[in-house]
Amino acid sequence: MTGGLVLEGVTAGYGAVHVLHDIDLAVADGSITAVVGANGAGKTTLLRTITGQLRPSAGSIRLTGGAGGKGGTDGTDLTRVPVEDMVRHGVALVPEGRGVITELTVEENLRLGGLWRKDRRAAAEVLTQMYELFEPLARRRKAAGHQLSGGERQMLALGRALMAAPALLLLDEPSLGLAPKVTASILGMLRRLRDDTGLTVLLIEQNVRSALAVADHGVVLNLGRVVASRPAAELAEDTDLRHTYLGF
Ligand SMILES: Nc1ncnc2c1ncn2[C@@H]1O[C@H](COP(=O)(O)OP(=O)(O)OP(=O)(O)O)[C@@H](O)[C@H]1O
Repeated sequence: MTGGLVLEGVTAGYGAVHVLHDIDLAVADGSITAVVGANGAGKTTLLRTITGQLRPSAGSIRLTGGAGGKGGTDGTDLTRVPVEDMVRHGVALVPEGRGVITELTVEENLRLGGLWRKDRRAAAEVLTQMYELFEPLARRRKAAGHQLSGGERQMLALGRALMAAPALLLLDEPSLGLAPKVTASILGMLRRLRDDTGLTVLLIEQNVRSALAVADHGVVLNLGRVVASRPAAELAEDTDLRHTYLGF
């Protein structure tokens, strides 16, 4: 499971309104990159553009898988890939608000994530792995989505996305509405996944401190432009930049 990402000169928005301006961004294969910025900076728009929900009016978006990357990720041009085909290209999104189907059980939600896989046995193996990774889900496999806590729902959304064995995982605000301890545990899982499987992660977060603590690389967006792109630890220590763009 490998899949870096490169955006070059991406401009996108809604109709005639440009929200993202000439975005250059690289997510290294097997790394965690956090995109941070104030409300309205364009973070969600960026994810929508990468996942094909919005078409950029200029620029390109490419996957840069290493040798042996799955699903033909080597150099795949995502710019024109329709949103429903993203999963086949190894790209999975955990949307803001989690995307769990609340009427279905934990297990049904997870199985949905692996549905497109032709190899049933592989899907069953991944299901077992998900229960090993997310112990609370194993205990609640028969519970309906609406019976879960916020943290369990976020785990389920993450587990469901991972059922597709993505090369690149995109997360929109995984900490939203979660207690700090639960956030830390979810973000810790991303780190473990990166270490154990080489998963590439692009994380959009309001919770800047937590995001930069878990990420390898940090990108600051302001008014739809990249104003900083540096190792996450460096960004976290840059008080001027924090005061100017991140409000703390
Ligand atoms: N569907 C839409 N139609 C028109 N403009 C939109 C739409 N969605 C977002 N915008 C505008 O795009 C800009 C960026 O919004 P976006 O949601 O991408 O920012 P964000 O950084 O994710 O902020 P937040 O954390 O508040 O979601 C904002 O000015 C917003 O008003």
